[in-house]
Amino acid sequence: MSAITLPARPEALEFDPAQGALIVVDMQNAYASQGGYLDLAGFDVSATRPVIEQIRRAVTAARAAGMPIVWFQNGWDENYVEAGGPGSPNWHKSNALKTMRQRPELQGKLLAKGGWDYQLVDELVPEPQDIVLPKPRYSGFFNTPLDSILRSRGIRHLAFTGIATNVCVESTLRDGFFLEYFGVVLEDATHQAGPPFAQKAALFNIETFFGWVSDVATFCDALTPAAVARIA
Ligand SMILES: C/C(=C/NC(N)=O)C(=O)O
Repeated sequence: MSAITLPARPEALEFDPAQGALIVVDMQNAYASQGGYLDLAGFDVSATRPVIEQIRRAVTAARAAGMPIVWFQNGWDENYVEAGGPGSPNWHKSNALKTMRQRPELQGKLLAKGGWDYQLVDELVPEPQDIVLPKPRYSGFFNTPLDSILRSRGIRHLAFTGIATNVCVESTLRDGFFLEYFGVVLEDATHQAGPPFAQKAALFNIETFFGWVSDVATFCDALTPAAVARIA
């Protein structure tokens, strides 16, 4: 397959879609649904529905172009052993764990494997050839096989979607930068945890220091020649 050009800020990226991956970060009920963890912890999730639709479009375009798709699910075992105890900064900083300490009736519900909160939203369904990875911390590179999975396929370019832009998306893209991956965020397929300035700041950091920023329509258009070549 041949290279495509993806227009992006601050400059376009060129890569073979087979040596890129679409990364879908934590599109779980916890982050994208009313009644999920972020909502219960007091973050505004009212504008996450359009993000789901944009991710669906990006996934469809990536599949058609032969670009691998990696789905992350953030969370821990139902007893929260993987979350770490008071000796872990995660125990102190995770708003899910803090919310459950404040509201013990939620214990075992937020981000616990096997529960509704942990599940991907109904609208987004991985296919058998996709890669689905659980992750225990904000970065998708930490304590997961992501790096070796990507390296073994010669993948160097990562297009990021998902929630939250300023937490797990940015953490994973930054770690990828240090590991020599080219990371581009599709901005309209992401949403922040916190006020709108958090989205702006994350995108500023990424565009200026760690990677590139594009959008779903541009991504789909750029992949069209690769998709056409696959059916020709
Ligand atoms: C706040 C938060 C964000 N997660 C994410 N998927 O970006 C969390 O997990 O507590």
